[in-house]
Amino acid sequence: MSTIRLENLVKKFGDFTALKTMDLEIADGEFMALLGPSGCGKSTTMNMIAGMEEPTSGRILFGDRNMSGVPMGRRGVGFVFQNYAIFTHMTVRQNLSYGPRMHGMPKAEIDRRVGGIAELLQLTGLLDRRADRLSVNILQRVAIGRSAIMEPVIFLLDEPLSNVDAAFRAVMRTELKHLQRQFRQTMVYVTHDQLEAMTMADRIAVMDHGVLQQVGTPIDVYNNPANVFVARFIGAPGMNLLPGRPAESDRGLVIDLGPLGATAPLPERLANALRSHSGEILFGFRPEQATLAGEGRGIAAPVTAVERIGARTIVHLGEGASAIKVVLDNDQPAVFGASAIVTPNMDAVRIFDRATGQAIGGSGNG
Ligand SMILES: Nc1ncnc2c1ncn2[C@@H]1O[C@H](COP(=O)(O)OP(=O)(O)OP(=O)(O)O)[C@@H](O)[C@H]1O
Repeated sequence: MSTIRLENLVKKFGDFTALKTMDLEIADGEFMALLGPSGCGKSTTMNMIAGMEEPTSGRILFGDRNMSGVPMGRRGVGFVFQNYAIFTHMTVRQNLSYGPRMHGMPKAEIDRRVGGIAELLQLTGLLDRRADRLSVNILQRVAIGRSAIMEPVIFLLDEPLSNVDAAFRAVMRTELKHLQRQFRQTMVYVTHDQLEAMTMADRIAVMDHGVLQQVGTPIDVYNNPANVFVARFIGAPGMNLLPGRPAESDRGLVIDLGPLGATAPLPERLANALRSHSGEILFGFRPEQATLAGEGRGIAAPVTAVERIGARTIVHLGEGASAIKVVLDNDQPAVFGASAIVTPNMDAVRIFDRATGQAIGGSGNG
């Protein structure tokens, strides 16, 4: 069984706590991304799973085997780092076949595996090229192939695409997903790039400051962020979060956003949760889940900038704590006057406690 279970995992470096009590279960064959900003503890977590670092406390289990004290080489994991580790004086074929040769695999099996992995990673035509003549992109592909060829049941990748160029990264995202589907490995993938996590992972563990913030499917962390950190970190741009206070109106409970005006009535589920909540709140909505109009009723804010990015336009409105971004498809009629009315899709809005940052009203789509 190649499930991975982290139980009360803690890592301290001297007085500094890099990881605070992490509990996480990764299913057999699952692609789990560890996502978060630099320094949040992703690599530290990964290094403990790999056996490169010992936890300060807590346990790591593969299936029901406790990994405490089991050295890296005996854990049966494949590991690919940001900086590719390959032998530059060898050919691609020699690099790929290195692990199988060291394990004394029969030649026919080595040839079969080299052929298969080379095809999967589009290295077939390069097998007899020396590694020192290849680009960084190709070298990272070889490094992934070198690990994958051992067909580890647990495959750990720490920012494997951060040194390759953007176009190649897009290709590799698809290839890595194919690779994982083919071998059905349990894959743990460290990244600070939400696009990588969102496009490849079955589930994402979002981390910040050594604390696991939320675990969920990509669509779940996008739609139902557990807190303000996840709401801002996931999405490009992140969720709009506007300070406000609940107010009863003749149409139901709305959020009074001060100088920006008031929202439309909240869906019943959120309204009920808010009626039993005290304290200040943040009103959240995704930039993609709102429309703009030149006039009407709703949230009114001055347009401060318009950014055209390919097929989309990001309209910036207001400033400071009341800054709003709205993403429009370029074929949507956009009103870029001195001010505009923002109408969020009220079925998709979220409310957070301003003091704790936690979502109010739980998850759900309405
Ligand atoms: N060996 C170490 N000694 C002291 N502090 C460390 C050590 N390794 C990591 N840290 C600290 O622990 C924190 C978490 O580091 P970690 O490398 O896990 O973060 P990360 O999320 O992977 O970020 P990055 O993408 O920048 O590597 C950082 O503040 C880092 O400086």
